[in-house]
Parts: sequence; C-alpha cells; structure tokens
Amino acid sequence: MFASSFFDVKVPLAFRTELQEAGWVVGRSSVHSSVTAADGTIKLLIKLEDNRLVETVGIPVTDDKGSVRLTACVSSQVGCPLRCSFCATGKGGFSRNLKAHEIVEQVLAIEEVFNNRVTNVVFMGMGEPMLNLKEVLAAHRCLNKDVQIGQRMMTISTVGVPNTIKKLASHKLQSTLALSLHAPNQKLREKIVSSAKAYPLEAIMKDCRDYFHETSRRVSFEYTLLAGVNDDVEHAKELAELLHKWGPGYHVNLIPFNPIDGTEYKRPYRKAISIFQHTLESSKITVSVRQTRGLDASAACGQLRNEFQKVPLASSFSDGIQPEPEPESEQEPEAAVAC
Ligand SMILES: C[S@@+](CC[C@H](N)C(=O)[O-])C[C@H]1O[C@@H](n2cnc3c(N)ncnc32)[C@H](O)[C@@H]1O
Ligand code: SF4
Repeated sequence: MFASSFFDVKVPLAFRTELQEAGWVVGRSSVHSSVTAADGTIKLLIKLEDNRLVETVGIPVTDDKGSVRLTACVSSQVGCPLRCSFCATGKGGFSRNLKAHEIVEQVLAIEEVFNNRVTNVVFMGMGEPMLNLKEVLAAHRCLNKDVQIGQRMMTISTVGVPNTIKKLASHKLQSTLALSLHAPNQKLREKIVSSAKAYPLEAIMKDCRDYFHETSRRVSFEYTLLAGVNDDVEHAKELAELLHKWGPGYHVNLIPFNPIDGTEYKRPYRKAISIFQHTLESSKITVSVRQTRGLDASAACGQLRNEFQKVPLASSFSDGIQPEPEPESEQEPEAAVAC
C-alpha cells in the first residue's frame, strides 16, 4: 500500500539520526492488511521488521462544520502480558515491546492510508503503554515535536502499573491520562482485571488525583461494560461515590463490551448502557459512551491479529464471574465498536 521507507520520507532527519545513532533500524514496518468499515473507520495490521503483527485503527469523525478529525489508535506492545479477562490482546499473549519509531510509524501509516493529517492519537491499541513507558514517551515526543500533533490531542491509556502514573506525571505532559477501571471496588476489579491485586484501587485513585494536581489535565476513567457483571445501577452509584471521594477533574468513558472469542462475557443491552450513563450523570459525573463504529468483523482490540496469527487463546472467564441471563428486551445489543 505504501513504501516500507515511508518513515524516512515523513520523519525529520534529526529524529531519524537520533534513532539510528541509538542503534535502531528504522523504516521497516509495512501494511500487511486492512479492514474498512462503511463509516470510514480503517483497521490496519502492521507488519513489523521481525514479521510480527500489530493493529492500528484510524477513526475519521466529521463535525457539524464539516471539518474532519482523524484519530489514530496505536499499539505500544506486540500483545500484552496483563491478560485482562475480556481483552483479545491479552488472550493472544505477549511477544515484545514496540520501539518508539514503530509507534510513530503507525500514525504515519494512518496518514498515508487516509491521505490526511492525524489530529489525535490515543495509546489504546494493543499493549500496556506503562510497561513500555520509555519508548511511549519517546514516541510521544516525536509525534508532538516532529509530526506536529498537539500534546492535548494525545491520550495515554493504562490499566494501572504501580509507580508509573507518578513517573508520567513528573514529565508534566499536557496529555490526557485514561485509567481503565472497569469496576467501582477492589473485589470486583480483581475478578475482571488480573493485574488488579498488585495495584489496589485506593492507590490508583490517589495517583490519579496527584496526576490531575501536577498536570491540571483531567483523568478519564475507561469502564468496559460487561452485561450482568459490572453494569448494574448499584455499580454506577458506587462508581459515582468513588469518583466524588477522589475528584474533581474526572470523566467517565463507558465502553460497551466488544464480543471476542474465548469468553462468555456479553455486551449489555442499550437500555442497560443508557441507565448506567444516566445514573452517573444524575450524580454530576461527566460521561461519554464510546460510539459504535462500523467495524463489526474483528473489531475488538487484538482480535484481527489473533485471527491472522491463529493465536491460541488463553482460557475464558476469570474466577467466579458469570453473566446474568439476558434481559428480556426488544432492543438488540449495539453492534461492535472499533479500537
Ligand atoms: C486495549 S486497551 C490498551 C491500553 C491499556 N492496556 C488499557 O488497558 O487501558 C484500551 C481499552 O480497550 C478496552 N478493551 C479491551 N478489550 C475490549 C473489549 N473486548 N471490549 C471493549 N473494550 C475493550 C480496555 O478496557 C481499555 O480501556
Ligand atoms: S485491556 Fe489493556 S492491559 Fe488489559 S490485556 Fe488488553 S491491552 Fe493489556
């Protein structure tokens, strides 16, 4: 689709020289394949120099005035070692960290494919950015200084790795921190997120509060809604209480579960999503619901790569969590989302 040397063409010489002096071979990634949705969202499988594959998603959104925002959702690792119970990337296992230039290349690939400038970058693709913080920070610097993407237009998403939020805060970036919470209490979080035991909720909330105080950038909490597991009104009320205890400066982004192979989790019905949202809003919490995008095939993060690499999946449910029977409703669950 584009030449393997696109990195050489787009990235300023100074940064390339810096990388090459550090011993990195750059400009080797290429597009292996892509899936295009009716709404214009494109998911790319990027082939790295060692033939490993990572996913990158380009999401174009046109606002009321007709201007297009193009968001690149980039991967920071090949796979992920943290194995959250609902995530296809985690189920596919972990191979290695990405180098900074491999992250930057994903953004350039999206620009190439869309023939347009990327305006926003979210580190929400495959992998845990905080386990690869040095390279993520180097990529962030290059994207900001050389590819000219504003720091405020970038978001770093983490499920929480001890001591890394403080480290990120010390860099005083003007970027948003997104914390993947998924539960309003420690007990439930441990069932959904296998790494939760190592970083108790209280400590996470304290570090997020400090991040807000040090950077003045709001923290966004990602909450993947799993039917019958964490989507009850009581969970929403408990979440609102938790955020008020540690706020202000918080926002909640609800992500309806995107079905993947190898789990029994289900996507909540629209009505349940809307009740959860309104419960938070009536407690004065600002909320967004991740929009449905058109990539219904292999849309969940990591799923397309797993299909191509025929990755054997780790076992399904985390201990003790069982979905409730589907509610009787005439409404269908929403279609799958991208990224
Ligand atoms: C793929 S992770 C990458 C960034 C980081 N590792 C994290 O967990 O925040 C980005 C977001 O995707 C969400 N996610 C992963 N698999 C999902 C699925 N099957 N359905 C909905 N959201 C999912 C995660 O909860 C997380 O908030
Ligand atoms: S949700 Fe994030 S941390 Fe969890 S397995 Fe997936 S990529 Fe890793």
